[in-house]
This record gives sequence, structure tokens and C-alpha cells, in this order.
Amino acid sequence: MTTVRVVVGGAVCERGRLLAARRSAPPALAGRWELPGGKVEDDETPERALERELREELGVEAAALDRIPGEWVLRPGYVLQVWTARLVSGVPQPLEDHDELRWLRPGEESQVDWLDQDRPAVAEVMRRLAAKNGVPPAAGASPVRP
Ligand SMILES: Nc1nc2c([nH]c(=O)n2[C@H]2C[C@H](O)[C@@H](COP(=O)(O)OP(=O)(O)OP(=O)(O)O)O2)c(=O)[nH]1
Repeated sequence: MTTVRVVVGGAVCERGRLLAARRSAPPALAGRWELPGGKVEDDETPERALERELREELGVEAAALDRIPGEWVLRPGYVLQVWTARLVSGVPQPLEDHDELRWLRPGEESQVDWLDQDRPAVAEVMRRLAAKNGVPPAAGASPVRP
């Protein structure tokens, strides 16, 4: 039986923006942008792996939220799964694996050169952020008076 290794990517969102990270290694991927994250270890759930990777790579505490449907082959034996995440504490810094971070709003995602496999998930997250930001105030927020 062949085992497929999961790489979990984090769509960290804050104030209507998505966090993009520029890889500094390996040479074949350096300069391309991705969702920060990494390999899920055997004894971990994807959510805990993501929270660990975000702590190691960005120096933040974050909470994994929802999985973006889909799975993208990175190379034989490796697939990318993506989870949304929210920051719990700390300010993301490019401590490990990245040399630049950028917050992008919907419509700004093409400003960076994403790794190919990340593009569908990034598009879905941006759709969600745009839909959320475009939602009018909840009914009842401004009561209609007779
Ligand atoms: N983290 C991450 N890796 C991605 C993405 N897209 C993509 O093709 N990859 C590739 C790059 C790497 O070959 C692999 C993940 O490696 P990594 O270096 O981030 O993971 P890791 O921290 O667990 O690595 P390691 O030091 O244990 O080898 O997946 C993505 O969005 N996030």
C-alpha cells in the first residue's frame, strides 16, 4: 500500500485579508508564494500540524478553522490540503522557510506568483472573503421604523 503524505497549508485570514508567504528554499521554489504550513507528522491531525507549523514558521499562535474542499498533488506521494486559520496571538514574522510576508485583499491575489498547486485554494478563500465583506449589515442592525 502506498501512503500519501499530506502537506497542510494555512489560509490565515485577518480583517478581510489573506496572508501570503514567499518561500526562501529550496532553490526550485524560492521566490514563489504559498500558504504557510508543512508536512503532517504521523501522530498529528492536519489541524494540529498546521498550528505547529504556523508557530515554527511565523512565530504565532493560530487556530485552524475549516478545510477548503479539494486536494492538490504537489509531487508523487504528496498532496496539499488547505485549512483556513485565524490568528490567536502574535504578529507573523518570516522566521523559517520564508523571506517575506504580505497581506492580500480580494482582487490583490495576482500581485504575487503563487505556487501552482495553491492557486485554486487561494481563489476560493478570496471568494469567501469578498462575499463576507460584501454582506450588508445583518437584518435588525438598523431597525425599520413604522
Ligand atoms: N507549506 C507548503 N508547502 C507547499 C505548498 N505548496 C507546495 O507546493 N508546497 C510544497 C513545498 C515543499 O516541497 C512541501 C512542504 O514542505 P515544507 O518545507 O513546507 O514542510 P516541512 O516544514 O514539514 O518540511 P521539512 O522541513 O519537514 O522537510 O510542499 C504550500 O502552500 N505550503
